[in-house]
Amino acid sequence: VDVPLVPKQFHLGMFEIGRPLGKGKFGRVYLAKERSSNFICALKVLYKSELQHGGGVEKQVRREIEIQSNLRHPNILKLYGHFHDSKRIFLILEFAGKGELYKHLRRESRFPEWKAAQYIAQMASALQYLHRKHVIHRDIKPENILMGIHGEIKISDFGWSVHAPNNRRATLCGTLDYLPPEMIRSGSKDNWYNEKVDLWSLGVLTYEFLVGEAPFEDTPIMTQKRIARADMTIPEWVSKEAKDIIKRLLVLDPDKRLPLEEVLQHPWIIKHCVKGERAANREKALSK
Ligand SMILES: Cc1cc(Cn2cc(-c3c(Cl)cnc4nc(-c5cn(C)nc5C)[nH]c34)cn2)no1
Repeated sequence: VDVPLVPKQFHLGMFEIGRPLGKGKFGRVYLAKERSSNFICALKVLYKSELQHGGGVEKQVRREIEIQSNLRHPNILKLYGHFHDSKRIFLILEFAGKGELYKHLRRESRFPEWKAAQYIAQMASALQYLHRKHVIHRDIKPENILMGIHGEIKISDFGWSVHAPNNRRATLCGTLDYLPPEMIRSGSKDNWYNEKVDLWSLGVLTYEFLVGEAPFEDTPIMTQKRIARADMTIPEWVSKEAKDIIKRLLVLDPDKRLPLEEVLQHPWIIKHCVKGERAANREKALSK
C-alpha cells in the first residue's frame, strides 16, 4: 500500500508551495510538494482566527482530522497528516488531479447516464465503507467531491461528518438542497445521526448528475416544503431504471430508503458498471 508521507512531525518548511487550487470559507488550498520525497499533495491552510469566530468550526476541523486520517478508500480523499503554527492549521491532503467535480458538472450541464451511474457506484462504495465504520458524511453534494487523475471520484471535506450516534449541536449553512426531510423537520434530532441521511443525499446527487439541477431547487422556503413532501418531478427523458433508483432513495421514511448493498445491485448500476454488461451492450449494438 502506498504510504508516501509516513506519519511524523510535519512543518511548513518541508513543503514547496505551488499554485492556489481553491478557497473555502475558512482558508485556501495550495498545490504542494514535500521536499525530501518530491511527493505532490494539496495543502489546506485554515486560519485559527477565522475558525474561532466560525461558531464551533474549530471542533469540526478537529473532527475532520480525526475521522479522515483513519480512512483508506479509493473514493475518499486521503488526509496524510496535519500540523499547525501560531496562526494557521495545515491539512496535508491527497491531490486530486482533475479538481472539483461540480465544475465538470456545470461545464457539461449534466452527465450521460453511463457516467452518472459510474460516479454513483463509486459514491455508494465509499459510503458503504464509511457506514461500516459508523461514520456518516452528512454533507454529500457535488461541491464536496473531487476527481482523481483517472476520472475516479473522491469524497472530500469531512467537516460535517460524525461518528454515529453523536449528540452534536449542528448549525447548518450552505445549500438546503441536499438536506434530508429528517434534518429539515424540527423535533427529535435522533435521525440526524442515522447513516440513512446519506442515502437521501445520494438520491439528490443522482438526480443532479442526470438532470443538471437539484430535485427540490427553489426558493429556500419552497425547497424546505418540497423536501418535506419529497415533492419532485423527474423529466420524462430520464431512463426508467434511473427514475427507479432515484425514487427508491428519495423516500421520506429513512428506513424505507434503498440500502447501499441494493444500490450497488440495482439494474441501472449493473447496466452501466459491470464490465461484462458493457461488452455485452457493445456486442448487441454491433450486431444490429
Ligand atoms: C479551504 C478549502 C478549499 C476547498 C475546496 N478545494 C479543494 C481543493 C483540492 C483538494 Cl483539497 C485536493 N486536490 C485538488 N485538486 C484540485 C484541482 C486540480 N485541478 C486540475 N484543478 C483543481 C482546482 N483542487 C483540489 C481545492 N479547493 N476546501 O476547503
